[in-house]
Amino acid sequence: MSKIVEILSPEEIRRTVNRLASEIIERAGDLSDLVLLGIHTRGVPLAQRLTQQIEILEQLTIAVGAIDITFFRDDLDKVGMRTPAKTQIPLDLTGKFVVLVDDVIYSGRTIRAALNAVNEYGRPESITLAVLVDRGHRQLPIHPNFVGKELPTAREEQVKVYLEETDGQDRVELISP
Ligand SMILES: O=P(O)(O)OC[C@H]1O[C@H](OP(=O)(O)OP(=O)(O)O)[C@H](O)[C@@H]1O
Ligand SMILES: O=c1cc[nH]c(=O)[nH]1
Repeated sequence: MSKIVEILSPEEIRRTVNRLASEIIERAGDLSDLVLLGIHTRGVPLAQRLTQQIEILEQLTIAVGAIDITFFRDDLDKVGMRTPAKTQIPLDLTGKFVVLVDDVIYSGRTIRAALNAVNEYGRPESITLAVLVDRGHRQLPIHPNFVGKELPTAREEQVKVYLEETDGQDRVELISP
């Protein structure tokens, strides 16, 4: 039977998102050029939460969008085609400070695909990466700039993120076989 351990509680997720929002503000250039792009599935609500918190702290409207990386995966043949969710990029990204947002980073292949997807919407001034959980085991030279939780894991383990918007609850768990 597999073992399940809670890694982040709802309160810890709330505090982590707030901290990440503050870090993004601290390191952003001009906040009026900031664009947060959430990666489907759970990166999208996370990007919206971060945006909301940045807007509360800075009293500014921040652009937020969503990316579906399905067509940009390098392993489409292995994972099979999913119905692509709609990519929503609110503006030309040329000259913008783009922050990609995802729930988990593992191999880094999702982010590689997201970089290719973003490329079709202009040439940003910079692209950084915010993740809720970095579980290690990268297969590409990709490193997040903003990390909610560094979580050393074994390859055979799984990190599962639940969010209210997609799953009806906030929780991060580590599942060991
Ligand atoms: O660094 P990687 O090895 O690419 O893994 C990380 C990705 O895996 C999960 O997405 P998944 O493909 O399971 O889709 P989902 O977000 O729709 O659940 C997670 O949400 C990340 O996007
Ligand atoms: O454990 C993992 C690996 C990739 N993506 C996840 O969401 N969890």
